[in-house]
Amino acid sequence: TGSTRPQRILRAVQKNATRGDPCSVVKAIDDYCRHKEWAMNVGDEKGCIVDSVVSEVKPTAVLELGTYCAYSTVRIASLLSPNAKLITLEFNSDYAAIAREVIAWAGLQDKIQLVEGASGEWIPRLKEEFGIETFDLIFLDHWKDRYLPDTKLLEKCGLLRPGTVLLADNVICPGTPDYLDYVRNSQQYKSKFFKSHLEYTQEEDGLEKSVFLG
Ligand SMILES: O=C(NC/C=C/[C@H]1O[C@@H](n2cnc(C(F)(F)F)c2)[C@H](O)[C@@H]1O)c1cc([N+](=O)[O-])cc(O)c1O
Ligand SMILES: [Mg+2]
Repeated sequence: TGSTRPQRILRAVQKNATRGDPCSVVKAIDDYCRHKEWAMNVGDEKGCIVDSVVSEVKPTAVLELGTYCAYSTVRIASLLSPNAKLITLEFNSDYAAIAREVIAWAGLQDKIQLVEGASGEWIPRLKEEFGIETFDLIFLDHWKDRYLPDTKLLEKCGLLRPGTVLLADNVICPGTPDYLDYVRNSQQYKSKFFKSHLEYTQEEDGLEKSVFLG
């Protein structure tokens, strides 16, 4: 019974990153996944676009759907202001356990709340359980067929406000056609595509930034 890819990613972080230094955690994961073993982190090229959107929005309440090994969780949280909080949802308990270790290594436990479970179960509970009114920024990077239903659920639960930014990974590869069609044609969103490449490859991919208009 060998190790899993997330376990190997955590080992690379513990070996090559400095405790309490989020940038070194992000770099350790990128170096490992570029040179040793591909993994579905948003990566550095798309990550710089994520950074620019976070810096522009200056969110105090962030929701991430799809933690995996917490690469984007750490990358985003490292840019947040002292009182800002990030809630990240992860369905797979093995991935969640690794993500908690990566978040701890980065020293960001106080900024990040990792919630284990399904979006359909948790999105309706976020207001009550975490005292959230609305989110300023939502990063979608979970199962691609869940982007659209979860966006509609977020709307229904009143978790979006005029100006909330939805930033979606992989709108080209693997692709999220129904979600793209929705945010690009709905009067309730102003949408913009950021062309990039699939993490650690030269394949086409990109992020879609959609502002909820209310
Ligand atoms: O499939 C991809 N990502 C799927 C990512 C899925 C991750 O999101 C979690 N999740 C599921 N539901 C929830 C929530 F939040 F609902 F609870 C969270 C899953 O357990 C998994 O860790 C992917 C694939 C490629 N690729 O090139 O194949 C590249 C990428 O960047 C990708 O993100
Ligand atoms: Mg992705």
